[in-house]
Amino acid sequence: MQQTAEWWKAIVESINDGVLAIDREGIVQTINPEYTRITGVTSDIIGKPLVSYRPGARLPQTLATGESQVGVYRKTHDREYIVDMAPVIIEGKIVGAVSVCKSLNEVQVLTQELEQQRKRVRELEEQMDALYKVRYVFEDIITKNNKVKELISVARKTAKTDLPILIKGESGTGKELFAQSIHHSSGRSAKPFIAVNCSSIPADMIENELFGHAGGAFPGASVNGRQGLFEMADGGTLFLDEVSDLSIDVQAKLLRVLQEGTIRRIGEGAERKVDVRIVASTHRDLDHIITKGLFREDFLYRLNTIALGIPPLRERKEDIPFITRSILNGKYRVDDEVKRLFMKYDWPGNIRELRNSLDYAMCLVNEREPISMGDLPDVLQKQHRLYCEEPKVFPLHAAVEEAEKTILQSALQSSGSTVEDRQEVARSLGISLATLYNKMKKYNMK
Ligand SMILES: Nc1ncnc2c1ncn2[C@@H]1O[C@H](COP(=O)(O)OP(=O)(O)OP(=O)(O)O)[C@@H](O)[C@H]1O
Repeated sequence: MQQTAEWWKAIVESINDGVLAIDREGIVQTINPEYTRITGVTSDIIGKPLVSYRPGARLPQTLATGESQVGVYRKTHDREYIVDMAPVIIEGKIVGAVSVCKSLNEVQVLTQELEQQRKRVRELEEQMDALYKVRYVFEDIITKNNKVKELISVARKTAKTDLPILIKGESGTGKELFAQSIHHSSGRSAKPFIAVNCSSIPADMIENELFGHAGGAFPGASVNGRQGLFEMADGGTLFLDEVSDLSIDVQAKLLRVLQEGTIRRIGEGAERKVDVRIVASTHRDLDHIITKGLFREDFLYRLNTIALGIPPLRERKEDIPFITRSILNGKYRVDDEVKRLFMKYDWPGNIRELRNSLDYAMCLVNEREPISMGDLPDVLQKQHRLYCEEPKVFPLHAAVEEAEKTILQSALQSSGSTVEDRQEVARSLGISLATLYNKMKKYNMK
């Protein structure tokens, strides 16, 4: 028996939570060092009535009622902790009560960890949802333009194959719309479609994102290792948006995946087989960046097996009324002046800009009224003043500025953002780099 009492004492002293127990008279029988650490109460209390030492204690209540109390918040001086209290019952009789406490700091740390894990689970759930959610199909691509119709026909046929596809076109022309439609009408539609924006993932993280890592591969790596997007997209399609922003190293690794059909997680020796169809997109002229040594020619050849070049909206203005009607969805209409402006404007942001402008206008306009010039974003209203109004006495400098702005926008749109890219733009515009930067600042361009 003596040995058993010592045994239990040793256990109570070694556990990580604070423990205090009273007998049926409310006399403190034991406390452990953790209890002292958390509450500041020392072992002097042993043998004394708990209430005389700690008048606010709630443990005697549990002793009297036999009811447990869970998660009770306590604060004495500057110490905060959470207490669970339970009766000690032997052969059906209450013979005492025990309180087990945890410092609030620890509880907070654990709660924060739990919250972080919950957040991660929510994110993963959202990602999983997004994986299978392909919003667009070919029927969503609205066009009356023969070139785009021809592209849709080629894309429909090639969707059935596993060949890589490269979709070229300015920002907002519908490259992702095509990529999703291709996935949807391929034999892979029941499997994931994963879109990766190569320009938004930092260069030192992209490999990890694409290929995953082995357990403990680098500081901060997960212990059990992590799948990359290739493995997550297995059986489906990986859409590499803005592929030209990948480093030469990563391009070499992707070329290997295209050739061998295998990937290697960071820090892992073995190759893993993956069955993923690659669809890539770019708004840049890849031949041009090959000459600058920023894109691998062999990778381009491989990607380029099927190339779809989507024309900008300004080259297929016949689509504007139809796309407009579809966006307005029968609830709104545009007046004649707006219609004329839409046909004259160059739409540097293409269909995305058209969609955003109409979304903006729909927020402002009364449903029964047609959308008029005053409902449009400023940039369009300015264009209207330039194009549509009779230039009776028109300030020439304003016209020059607008023209300059449009030309700059279009030149910057099809280039990258490095200093070399900017030098290239400056050269093609016949101005110095400093002048280019000054003008970008003046017009608030990035
Ligand atoms: N032919 C079309 N008919 C209807 N909507 C279109 C069409 N083309 C594009 N859109 C719409 O325009 C917007 C931009 O399309 P998307 O994101 O596919 O362009 P993107 O070329 O991939 O752009 P970015 O290069 O900036 O990623 C989307 O809202 C899309 O639904």
